[in-house]
Amino acid sequence: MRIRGISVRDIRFPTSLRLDGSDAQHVDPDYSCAYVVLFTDSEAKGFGLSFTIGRGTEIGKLFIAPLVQAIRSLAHLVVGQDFEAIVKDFGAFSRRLTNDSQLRWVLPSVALESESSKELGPEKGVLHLAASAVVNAVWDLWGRTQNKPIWKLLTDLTPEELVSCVDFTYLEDALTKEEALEILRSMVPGKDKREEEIRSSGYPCYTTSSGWIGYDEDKIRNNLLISMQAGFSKFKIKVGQDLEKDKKRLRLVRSIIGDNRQLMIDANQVWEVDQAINWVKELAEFKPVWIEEPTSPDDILGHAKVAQALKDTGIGVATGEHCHNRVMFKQLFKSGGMQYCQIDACRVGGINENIAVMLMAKKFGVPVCPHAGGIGLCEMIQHLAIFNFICISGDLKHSVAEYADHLHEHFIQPARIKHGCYIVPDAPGYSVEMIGSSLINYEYPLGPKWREMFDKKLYEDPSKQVPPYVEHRPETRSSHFQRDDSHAVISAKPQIRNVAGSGAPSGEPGESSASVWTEHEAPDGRKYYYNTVTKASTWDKPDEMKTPAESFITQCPWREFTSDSGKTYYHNVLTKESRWSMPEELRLTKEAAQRGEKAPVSFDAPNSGGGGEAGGGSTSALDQAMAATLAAMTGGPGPAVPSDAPRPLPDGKHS
Ligand SMILES: C[C@H](O)[C@@H](O)[C@@H](O)[C@H](O)C(=O)O
Repeated sequence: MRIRGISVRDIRFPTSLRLDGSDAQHVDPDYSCAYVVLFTDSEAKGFGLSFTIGRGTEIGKLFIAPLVQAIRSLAHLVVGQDFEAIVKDFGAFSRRLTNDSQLRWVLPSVALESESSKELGPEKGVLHLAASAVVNAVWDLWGRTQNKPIWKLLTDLTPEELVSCVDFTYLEDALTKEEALEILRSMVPGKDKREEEIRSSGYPCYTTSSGWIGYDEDKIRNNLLISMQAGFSKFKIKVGQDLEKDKKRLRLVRSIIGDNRQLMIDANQVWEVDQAINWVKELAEFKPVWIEEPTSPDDILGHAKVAQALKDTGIGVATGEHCHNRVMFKQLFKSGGMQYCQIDACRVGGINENIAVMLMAKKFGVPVCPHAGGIGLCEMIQHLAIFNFICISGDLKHSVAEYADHLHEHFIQPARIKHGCYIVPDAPGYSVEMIGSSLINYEYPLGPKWREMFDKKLYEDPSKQVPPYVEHRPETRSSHFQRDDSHAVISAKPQIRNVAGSGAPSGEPGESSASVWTEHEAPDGRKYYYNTVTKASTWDKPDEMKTPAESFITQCPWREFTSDSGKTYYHNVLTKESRWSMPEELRLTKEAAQRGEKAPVSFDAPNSGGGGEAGGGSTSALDQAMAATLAAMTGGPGPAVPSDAPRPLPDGKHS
């Protein structure tokens, strides 16, 4: 079986409207992800995602020129600002740039001085998030082909096989391959018993959803009562904005949950080191088990200092969701800066790197308590936690996984909770395949749900925003810039496609020289498109080349195809239905597009398979750039005629 392609989509949910997921640092997160589908030359597919919190997701998607995109993403913080005011308080200005409440989720590791995407790491930031989505999708594919959920796939691997998944580079001074093998071998006896135990008890978790920072006291009270009724006995509450308010919240929380239920607190990196120590000491009376992310996640010595200073209080330091890679984890373990190890499914390079971290945690005697406050994270980390218990730690007493109760309805196999425990998942794979209608509705920014929100002015439509940066044009072209005083920026005209098949910029005044796509004809007469930079070919017209009406029409799940006999037919990428006659939905959409109206329908599909279908013309230019990168990595020359999955004909045959 060969992997033939990869698609990636920018999927976002408007969680900031209700402040779900908010914390002292990330005050308005829109839970989002770069959603990856791997296509193979068989029916099998693999699904993966990397979690983000809104702005910057488009950066996570890019394997090409992320630096350019990253800088553009910062433009809104610069354009419109008064220069004198900037230089007067330069520190505050530079902090705004490095600390945008949403971008910071993905941006900090982009090396702004670097020209090369290879230098964006090493092993951190945007590229690491991107890598983890792909690596996890490969694991998902593996689980599916073996007909096993990932935890079971991992559990059934031998110690030798598991160790071969791990990159031990830079770990030798903390964990050698031999030590890892020893740990895994020592845990082989009893594996079956632990599997049985976890199947019957479930994996214990705490909930974070009761106390996001933006919730008021009534909401916290209600949430706690509901969660307790559902069987939760462990709760995490956000702190760090205001000491007196924190005390008030925690007093309220303790008055509801009592003295015996567990409480964790999370500051999401807002404090200085000494400030963290003093603040947490003030909160010690509420007996939190841990303080999570007290300071910069990169400050290993700072964590060690906080942990040391809090030792007498019995409050441990928890961290990991922003820990870039296994090397940083190693330092946290060795320095004593982490008493609870919060692995994250996406932050490090996927399952493989997380195995290394879990093995180190075992060696240093630190319980693994995976982070899951984000979309799809609960779905994934349940597998890691269960595997860790069965094969590595054998400990359920100190290890607890996070649960955040948002957006599970968008997954085909959502995480399930009973009496405060994850029910062991049984479906093959890594549980992150999303429902087709969710993908269509929430694809940013063209999904119908987003269009509705733009219309209601809940969010600004990015297509209506003039880009707040100056578009560079070749010097030979003089008249490409317009002054738009209302936005106080210089903007460029939209990009216009190249001359078909020429591969060269059109050079017409007003046209962009930036489009890299050219149009070609396959031997059977079908048109296809070639990316002159990435050397990838695709049947689907790239977004950049689409007319506004064509872009609009891709919002409809019905696509038009031609059968071998030359007859036109229609296929629904959500329901998989095919028809000879044009469906009413598509007819209306086409008519509305011609009239320049908004989509007449929102596309709801049955809660069934097909969620990851790239679907006819729904892939974007970025999807294709990703596919292209993969193609480029396998070294294929272009422009090759693209291959394509057969689409079912109405009579059941395949085209
Ligand atoms: C912005 C996010 O919701 C974070 O607040 C969340 O991941 C949090 O750190 C957590 O531990 O769940």
